[in-house]
Amino acid sequence: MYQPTATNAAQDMAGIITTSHERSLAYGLCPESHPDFDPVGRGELSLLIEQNKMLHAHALPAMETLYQQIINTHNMVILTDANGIILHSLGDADFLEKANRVALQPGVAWSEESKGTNAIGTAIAEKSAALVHADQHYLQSNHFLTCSAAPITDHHGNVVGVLDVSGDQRSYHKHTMALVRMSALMIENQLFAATFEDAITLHFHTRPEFIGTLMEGIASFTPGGRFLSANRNGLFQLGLTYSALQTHTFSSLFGLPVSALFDHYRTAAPGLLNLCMHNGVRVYGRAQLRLASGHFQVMSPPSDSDHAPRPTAAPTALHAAQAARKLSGLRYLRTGDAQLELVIDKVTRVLGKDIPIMIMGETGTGKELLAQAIHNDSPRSMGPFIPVNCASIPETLIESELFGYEDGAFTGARKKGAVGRILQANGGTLFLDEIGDMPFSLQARLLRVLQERMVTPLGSGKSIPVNVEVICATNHNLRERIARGLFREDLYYRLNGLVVKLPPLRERTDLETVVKKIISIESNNGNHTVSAEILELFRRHKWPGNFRQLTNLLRTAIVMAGDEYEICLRHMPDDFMDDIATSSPLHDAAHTDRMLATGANLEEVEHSVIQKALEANGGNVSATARALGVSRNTIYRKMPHLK
Ligand SMILES: Nc1ncnc2c1ncn2[C@@H]1O[C@H](COP(=O)(O)OP(=O)(O)OP(=O)(O)O)[C@@H](O)[C@H]1O
Repeated sequence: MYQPTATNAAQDMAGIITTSHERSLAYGLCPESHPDFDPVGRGELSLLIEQNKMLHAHALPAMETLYQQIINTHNMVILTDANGIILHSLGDADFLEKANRVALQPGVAWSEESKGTNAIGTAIAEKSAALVHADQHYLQSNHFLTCSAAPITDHHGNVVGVLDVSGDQRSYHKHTMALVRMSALMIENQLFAATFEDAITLHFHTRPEFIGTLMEGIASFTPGGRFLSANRNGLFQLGLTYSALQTHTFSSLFGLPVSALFDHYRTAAPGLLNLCMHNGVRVYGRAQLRLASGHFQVMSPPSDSDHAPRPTAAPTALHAAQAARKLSGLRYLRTGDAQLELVIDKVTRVLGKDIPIMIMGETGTGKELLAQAIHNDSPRSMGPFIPVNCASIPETLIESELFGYEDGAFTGARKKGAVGRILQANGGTLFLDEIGDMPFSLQARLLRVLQERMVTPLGSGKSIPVNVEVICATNHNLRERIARGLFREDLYYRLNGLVVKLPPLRERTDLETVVKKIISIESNNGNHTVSAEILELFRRHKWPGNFRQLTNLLRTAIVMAGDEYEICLRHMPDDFMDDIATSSPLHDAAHTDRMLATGANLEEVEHSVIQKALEANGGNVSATARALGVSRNTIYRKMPHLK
């Protein structure tokens, strides 16, 4: 990129001034004239401020900071709208009086059309920073001024306002222009960060230490990965224009599917991302998954989030490191299913009330996701969320894993000992998944921790106070396990303050919305849809793996569909089609037996089964053939009336 040197910049500015003077002449202005200095009326000014609310809100703190840098230098800091009308000004009292004489006051227009060459108007006309000093001003009445202005652009690159420092020309300081540029960039970045709700924002730079500074590139994407916008430095680093970027996705620019981001932030301590841009340049990145509530969430962005990201009213930029804690809030689990709504209503009532929650549900119904959402919405959300899967940790290790151990507590223990999961969850939430698989011998110990709120690591005589909220989950019938002597009744009653049951996917009435959500997460361009035929198959499927199965299936189907937007039967993996076929009416042995018992012959049984399958598939022969695992020809042969 062209990097201006001091000499180049001065030459460029001289050229800009000459062109601006020509424009001023063309506007019919006369250097000796005193054009209209009257501000717009109060009502109109209030309206302008209201219309530029976001700009105003984000600019004021930056203006204050800038003013602190130039205080007592006979200067003032000015913010204008896109037409050069002053919205707000801050200044030294002695200069203000003088400035008011040339109408550097709110409500006055400083466009080139009204004031000729001046830093504000010229910055707007040139869409670049402008320094206009003394007699470079077109109007003689402004020759006592020195003004440095930088345009503020929005996420489309349109000028939405100007930041300016104007003062007595004798107070000129060569660093003022740089300060104004930096402040304008700061305002732009804040506006940018606040522009999109329900979006992924990537902060990136070739050098890790530049992330979080004014130099970072920022790019926003829909949750499905479609490019939304980039800030000035983002465009520069990507080396592409806004219009060229419109066809891009997160994966075409950074070489990774969006799902990889989600995976990254699911890890316990996600570091900076290491990404390779489309032009081969490696950059470091930090992603924010920013949603309407200001919370991060991963699994279920609103279904229409790919279409119209809404401007936000109250910006909250959360650091990406919090993403791991803020995986999802309860409101994002609401997708319209009545059973689930009830569950969410119940858990919402006990949030922060220190009531242990037990989540029941088949595998993959989202028990962990619900636990995470409860944590995220609870007053402990800034504390850790520590999941422990009691079924996946070998019985011999679960004790040390949970309670931790002291230096050299047992053979193979790490030298410095280890903090157990319970202590790691201190101040936050401990999620005990598959609690039914907790070894019986440890159940009493866990109960003691929950009652006494103290942990004693293995090999240590010292008890450490601990403050954790416990959520547990199980897909076992715990009462039955109690009856079989596998689960302690006292622990059961200690854990089941509120018991909720997540419905399996086959019982959910919001399958279509759920499918759309998963697609918006899994598909890079977010444009895939499923055919009505597939949706019908999904509705009839038993989903033994629930969300886990559906997510994997859609992930594969999206890849198979490639550039085709509609996912249909030919994109479905074979094993899924096999499952469908084996659960089809042809395999409904009871139905077949019933018919045979009534004396029906094989041909009649076949006919009846095909008829049932046709009905279930809305009369679609191809779907029926697939469902029954036979060819279309077979169907036509056996049902000649369909030909
Ligand atoms: N509402 C949902 N929307 C989209 N994906 C979901 C939803 N609920 C769960 N999932 C996804 O399904 C998978 C399984 O979810 P989760 O681990 O929360 O289920 P679980 O009931 O705890 O499973 P298990 O009993 O096997 O531990 C995860 O990848 C999760 O992100």
